[in-house]
Amino acid sequence: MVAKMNPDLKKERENASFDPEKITNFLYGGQESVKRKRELESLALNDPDYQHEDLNFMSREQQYETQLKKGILMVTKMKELKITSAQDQLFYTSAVLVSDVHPMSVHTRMFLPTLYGQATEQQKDKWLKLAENYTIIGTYAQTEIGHGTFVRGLETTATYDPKTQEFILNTPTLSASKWWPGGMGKTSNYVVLMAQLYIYGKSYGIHPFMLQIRSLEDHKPLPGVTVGDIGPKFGYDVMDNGFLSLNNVRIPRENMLMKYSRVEPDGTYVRPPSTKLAYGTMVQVRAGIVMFSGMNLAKAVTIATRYSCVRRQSEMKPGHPEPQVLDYVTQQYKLFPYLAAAYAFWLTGQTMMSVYTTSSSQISKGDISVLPELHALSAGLKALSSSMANVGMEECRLACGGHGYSHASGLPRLYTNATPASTAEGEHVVLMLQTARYLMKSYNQSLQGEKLAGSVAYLSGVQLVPAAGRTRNMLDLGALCDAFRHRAARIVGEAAAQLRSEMQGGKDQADAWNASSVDLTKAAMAHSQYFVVKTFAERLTDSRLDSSISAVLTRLCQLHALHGLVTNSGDFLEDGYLTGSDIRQARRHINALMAKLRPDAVALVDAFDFPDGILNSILGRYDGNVYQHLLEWAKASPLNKTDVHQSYHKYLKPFLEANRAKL
Ligand SMILES: CCCCCCCCCCCCCCCCCC(=O)SCCNC(=O)CCNC(=O)[C@H](O)C(C)(C)COP(=O)(O)OP(=O)(O)OC[C@H]1O[C@@H](n2cnc3c(N)ncnc32)[C@H](O)[C@@H]1OP(=O)(O)O
Ligand SMILES: Cc1cc2nc3c(=O)[nH]c(=O)nc-3n(C[C@H](O)[C@H](O)[C@H](O)COP(=O)(O)OP(=O)(O)OC[C@H]3O[C@@H](n4cnc5c(N)ncnc54)[C@H](O)[C@@H]3O)c2cc1C
Repeated sequence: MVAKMNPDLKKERENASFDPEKITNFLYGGQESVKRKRELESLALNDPDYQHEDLNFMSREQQYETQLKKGILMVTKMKELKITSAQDQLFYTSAVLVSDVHPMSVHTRMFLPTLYGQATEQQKDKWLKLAENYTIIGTYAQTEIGHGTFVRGLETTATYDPKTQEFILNTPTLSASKWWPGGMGKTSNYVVLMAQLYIYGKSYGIHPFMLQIRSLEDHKPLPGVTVGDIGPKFGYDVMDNGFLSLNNVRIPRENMLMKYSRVEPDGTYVRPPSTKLAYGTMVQVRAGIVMFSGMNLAKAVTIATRYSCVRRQSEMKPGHPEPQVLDYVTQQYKLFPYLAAAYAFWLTGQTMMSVYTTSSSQISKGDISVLPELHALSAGLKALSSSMANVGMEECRLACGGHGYSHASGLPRLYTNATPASTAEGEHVVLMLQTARYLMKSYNQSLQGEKLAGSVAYLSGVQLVPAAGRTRNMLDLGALCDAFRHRAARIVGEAAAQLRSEMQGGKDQADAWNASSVDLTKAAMAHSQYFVVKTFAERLTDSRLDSSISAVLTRLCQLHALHGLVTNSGDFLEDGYLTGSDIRQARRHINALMAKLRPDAVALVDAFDFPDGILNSILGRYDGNVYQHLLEWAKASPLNKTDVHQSYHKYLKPFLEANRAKL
């Protein structure tokens, strides 16, 4: 029997100004792609082999086991079903895994990409097939208990022994123990080990090495290897993040991944074109995190928006029926800016991935000139998108009131699994400072008359003329992009001036950098925000965009820009570029835009096209039948298996009886 749709949600859908399918096609790159996505999703969601008890009702060990089984089934079935393209795999795996990962995820996301990116053809012949086949399962072992951010400071050593043509691997101190790699605790039998290369006592910096850590016969740690799980975390329960220490473990010379740098049998070191090529896998994942953050935010906003149309609370007018909570303008102000941000990061994520693809093909042809721009852009956007998603997902949870706190909402699990994206693959501030470093360099080049290209082109010959008194239409996307560009250029210029003045005041470069670092991160943030606003606006100029959806997408883009402008209003006012009256106008526009977006809110989240199985949220159900399913879900809790829990007999009964006896 098909369940009836909640009448409020039904009405929302009937009243929308556009057909959400058109936006779905825009977001996923066309009708064919959407069709394929739905086929793959339904294949996964209807497969009885993937059904299991709710992970929220399981212990961590059970969760690990369940997701491992599921991950193994998933990779086996993808092979059988010939699901091979990256896009198809993403559609299928998203439906199998929902908002979780599986213990071999780092194998797919980092171990394999490191082999593709860092191994020679000969090494690929040796390992790729084994890794693609899951004959060997690997992870990316870089972070140590004492150092994660400071990659150059890692302590694990790979010392070349020319006599045997082997590397001797050691974690010489407690702080050198590898710590965090996903899937290392219990699952992997191989790692890519990032270690300091030593030849004849001389250090050559961080390099990747293939290391077998467990027996392929009985999975026991190999001699010299101590390995295990690091214990429960804030989330990511299904993942066995691990520790690893090494004591004089020998590997053959051929196990150093030598696409870019080499050690010859006699110990001669051949330098790479850039030492930063060894960081390539991190750059790839950072680029992917922009889209990942947009999607997670989209999921959270879908849940909170649908629920806000089903939920009725309080009286807006005395004696009137309780309104849908989404009719409260404060609720719209909680959700709509993140709805707009989800679209912004979704589209920017696509642009970031295409920049990544183009740049990496140039790099593989030997042109490394694109590396600095790629690194700076992916670092800043990764940091901005993940932090925005964190704040947005939490706001969505709060917007769902008490039910948002229940695992039934899907929001706690979504949040705790997605929030590492702010820390892992480079901590937020650290990455912003990397972008700032590129901005300072580019800005100084522009002062010397050099013409800049790419994301920093706007720093060339920028005219920081205060434009107060000018009448502006604060809804004009061109004017909004100009405002963000001006703000970014000004803050970059001021951070550069601050840095200079610290140095002129007697500080050396490092101290001056540290003293200016709050302004520098602000510059990187302003630069990244400008890039997102500009990208969103540019995507709307696509001539293939149907006019019925370009109106509503333009409203979202305006809201995204205006909300960023109002929440950072000081930045725009500080040099008089905008006036108090502009900001007041912006605030009024936000209210008007929210009122216009209100009837389209459900259609806008429907357009993300997350089936219920992927949202995994009772509050976000497509049919809106929330209360009935909340009750059913609660009844399934293991604590409700019996009316009287065994602990009553063990603890509560004697306690009550003892108290009664004292009366
Ligand atoms: C495909 C789809 C994917 C989908 C993705 C979905 C993902 C889901 C994610 C969910 C989250 C869960 C995570 C699970 C996996 C986590 C794995 C990890 O964390 S693994 C562990 C992750 N760990 C981390 O992320 C560690 C973070 N730390 C680091 O990356 C580095 O230590 C550093 C970058 C901070 C500094 O590096 P250092 O060597 O000290 O460099 P200096 O500062 O001295 O600067 C010198 C020069 O180098 C330049 N440059 C630097 N980097 C690059 C680059 N990559 N390139 C080019 N250039 C670069 C720099 O600009 C400067 O240039 P210049 O000014 O001289 O011209
Ligand atoms: C869920 C999860 C999965 C992970 N998976 C893996 C994996 O598979 N493989 C792997 O190798 N690693 C993995 N990591 C480790 C991760 O990459 C690191 O934790 C991350 O890079 C941050 O480094 P850190 O822990 O050393 O933080 P720290 O650098 O110690 O950060 C602590 C504080 O110091 C500040 N700080 C540090 N350096 C600077 C600086 N230069 N300037 C200003 N402030 C600074 C930071 O801003 C932060 O506030 C994972 C981590 C998590 C949480």
